[in-house]
Amino acid sequence: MEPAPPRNGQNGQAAPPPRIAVRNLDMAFGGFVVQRDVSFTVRRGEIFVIMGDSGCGKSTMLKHMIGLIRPARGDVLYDGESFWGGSAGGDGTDHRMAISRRFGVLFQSGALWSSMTLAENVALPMTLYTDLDAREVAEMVALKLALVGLRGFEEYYPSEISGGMRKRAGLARAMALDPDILFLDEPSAGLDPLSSRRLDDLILELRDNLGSTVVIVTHELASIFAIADDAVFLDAESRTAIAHGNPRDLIDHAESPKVREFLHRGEMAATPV
Ligand SMILES: Nc1ncnc2c1ncn2[C@@H]1O[C@H](COP(=O)(O)OP(=O)(O)OP(=O)(O)O)[C@@H](O)[C@H]1O
Repeated sequence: MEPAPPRNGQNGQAAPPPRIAVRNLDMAFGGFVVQRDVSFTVRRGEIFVIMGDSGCGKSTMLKHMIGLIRPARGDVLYDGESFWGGSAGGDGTDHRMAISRRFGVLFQSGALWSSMTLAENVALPMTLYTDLDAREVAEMVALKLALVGLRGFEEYYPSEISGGMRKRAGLARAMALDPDILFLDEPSAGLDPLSSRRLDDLILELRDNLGSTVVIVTHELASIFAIADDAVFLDAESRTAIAHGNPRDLIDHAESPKVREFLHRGEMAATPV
């Protein structure tokens, strides 16, 4: 007999596929294997953190998820649809382009174009990828900058604002095309604790107000506990994922002592010797 499809238990309908499913992913640069056989899922509307020690492959994972690096093995599925394997003809570039149109990305450097004002930076993806006219673009830009608390800074250049403001402007640009998945690589790197907390609050607000799904690479404990609904821990030593769950549960209940230590390290740093 065929197994019954999964049910959500509420109205008897089959549960929808996860927003993102990473399946048996091997990541390698030539013969150098960064991670192998990594699988995890991200539900719609959640904030999902990719965590782990420096060099374990967090940024590389993000690049596989957004289409910049092809997996050595495995796949990433969006709403059940294969990203790397599921193209009808061609090399799949068009298929991946179509899926990735729904992504907004803030890279680690957060690089804004230094010769452009904040408004021009946020406008760029709109002029490249939409049919909006100049007035509509200006309206949308003002809206996006207001959303990240930068109303009135349209004509400023990146060099004229603080690091925290630059990150927020980068976030506004990542949201220019109303993505439904935001990928953020170390968004609070280089920020002081207060700016970092403001950025966390902003990410929570955007998720709550816009319903975006957010995937974040970070090793900042404060951020992890403040915003993560779910997380995966990539281990540099065994080169695979060794924990998957809410960091608030993992801190005391992760099977691996390494994961528990990683999540407890803030307390250890605060303990007098
Ligand atoms: N383009 C590349 N070519 C070869 N090796 C690479 C490349 N990019 C990254 N690596 C290697 O892959 C491993 C994972 O790098 P990655 O930047 O993904 O780690 P990370 O967990 O994001 O680190 P960090 O927290 O320090 O930013 C590292 O050993 C790195 O040197």
